[in-house]
Amino acid sequence: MMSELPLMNDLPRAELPGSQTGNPEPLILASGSPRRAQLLAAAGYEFSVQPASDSAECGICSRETAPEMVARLAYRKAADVVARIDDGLVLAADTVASCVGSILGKPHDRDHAEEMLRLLSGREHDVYTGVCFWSRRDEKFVVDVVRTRLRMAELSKEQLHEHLESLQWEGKAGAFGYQDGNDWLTVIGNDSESNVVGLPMERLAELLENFNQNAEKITTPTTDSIESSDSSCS
Ligand SMILES: Cc1cn([C@H]2C[C@H](O)[C@@H](COP(=O)(O)OP(=O)(O)OP(=O)(O)O)O2)c(=O)[nH]c1=O
Repeated sequence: MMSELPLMNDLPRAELPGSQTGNPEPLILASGSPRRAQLLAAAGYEFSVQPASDSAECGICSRETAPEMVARLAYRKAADVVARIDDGLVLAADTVASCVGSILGKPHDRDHAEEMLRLLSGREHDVYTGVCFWSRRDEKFVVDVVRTRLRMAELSKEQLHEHLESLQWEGKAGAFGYQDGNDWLTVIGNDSESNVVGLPMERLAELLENFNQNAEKITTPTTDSIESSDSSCS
């Protein structure tokens, strides 16, 4: 269970912008990911949940890198929810794994999960999470991307079979859940563990603390502001 993992302890929390004047915007998590809600709640944030529509998460662009992609999708998910609310600080995120040039999102089915795990097995790889905070009240947003480097031990036939049978790969980028406590998966160095699970909690606190200084004003209120320049994007 995720709540038993060390990554759920001592998660940093920052005050929301506007707290100093007693008038913070309500925090809205633009995500249907139970992991993201668990992380935010464990850190002590109060928030409501309004997942972005599926159409916000569209398109893999052939020349887009993993960090570019997660930044674009986090922005699109935030924009999708912002369009439906009158007030609120929206938080959206997108997570992918990246290994030897391949970007790994959520597997479509068991075969796809197996393909991803065979690629990752015995290799170091990166998990990128893009995050976007968007203030509806101020029409300002900030986007950032955090990378965590991991190593997956070489999986035996039995380990691969057991993991696929467990269905723990479902809905998880790269077909694994770091929070599921598999001893064949380790974070390298001091990189963020919560980032792997869907939210870089340390960076979120920094982004909130500096939101007023760093956030950019929305000039064109569309989902296109952080689109890739690649014309093959869908
Ligand atoms: C790598 C990894 C990913 N994940 C999850 C986090 C995300 O839920 C998911 C990546 O998919 P995302 O598209 O980032 O998120 P989502 O579709 O689950 O939710 P939403 O778009 O509504 O925010 O993979 C884990 O839970 N553990 C892991 O170790």
